[in-house]
Amino acid sequence: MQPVLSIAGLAKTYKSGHQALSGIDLTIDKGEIFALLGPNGAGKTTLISIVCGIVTPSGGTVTVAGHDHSRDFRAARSMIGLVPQELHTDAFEKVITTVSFSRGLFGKPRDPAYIEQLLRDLSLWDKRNAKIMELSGGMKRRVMIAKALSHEPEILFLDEPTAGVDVELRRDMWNMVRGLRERGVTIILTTHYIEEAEEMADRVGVISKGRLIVVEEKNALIKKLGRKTLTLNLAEPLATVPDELAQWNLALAGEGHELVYEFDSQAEATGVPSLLRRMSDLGIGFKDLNTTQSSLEDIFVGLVHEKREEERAA
Ligand SMILES: Nc1ncnc2c1ncn2[C@@H]1O[C@H](COP(=O)(O)OP(=O)(O)OP(=O)(O)O)[C@@H](O)[C@H]1O
Repeated sequence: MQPVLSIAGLAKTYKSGHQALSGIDLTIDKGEIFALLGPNGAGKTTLISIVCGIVTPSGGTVTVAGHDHSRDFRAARSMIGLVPQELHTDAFEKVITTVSFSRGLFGKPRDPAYIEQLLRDLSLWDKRNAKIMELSGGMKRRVMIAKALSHEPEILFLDEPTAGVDVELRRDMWNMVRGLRERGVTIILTTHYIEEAEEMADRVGVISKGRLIVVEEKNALIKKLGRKTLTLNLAEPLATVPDELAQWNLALAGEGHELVYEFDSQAEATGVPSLLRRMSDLGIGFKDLNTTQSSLEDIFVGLVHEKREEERAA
């Protein structure tokens, strides 16, 4: 598949001397939803800002739908819509005017039918003649999205799209993102809400201290790095884990009522059947059992922590 965005060797050192990005290589395919995860200050906004032409890179290349970003910036930029973290719109302007104006900025001919559909899709049509300052925070955010989509971009960047929005608007945003993808728009979002990446993304990139430490299909990442936890609710509580079960590295929880076993679900031998057999031999019965798979959040926290430990050791 033809990549819609290719980033190679991208680096950014700010004037302050702070190296915000280094050696970023990333290829995004048309129509995918890509989530960029990273702790505060990891470099997510810097990366987006470079691709959108707001920040100048110190090195590397960016190609948008075949257009070299530095040689053919106008063409590259017209393929991109950006919904920034902060809301800044002209308070006195009417919704429909500001959205139509944004389209004009990219040199696109007027298209009232498209603008109407866009405002309808974002539940803004009834408010088209309201001034921005008369809107609620959630509506203002929808206006930012409408502006970003006004010139029919191929790639939409959403920088923390659901920070501080209510549950309903978050659901609406997710539905809107899925709808856009169905129309072939590529979506790149940054988020602190791991559940958002878990629910929405096809692929996930984890950025830590300016480096992309993982880029992986979301499901593969969960499968590859995910661990499972087996919890056995014991028939009789135990005071300690019996020595005979030492090889499974078990933990006791729930005041001795639960025996907890963490295992690698991808391993050839998970150790679960042998554990259950051994318990049966020892006469340790259980009433119930359940397994849970580690979430993207556990994986993310683990990855960032590992990276920090590595750096400390180096
Ligand atoms: N204009 C600037 N001048 C100097 N340093 C900057 C500038 N903008 C950002 N930085 C620094 O670059 C690093 C990356 O910042 P960036 O905003 O890209 O992070 P982020 O991953 O988007 O963080 P957050 O999740 O908090 O939004 C931070 O250490 C930040 O202080």
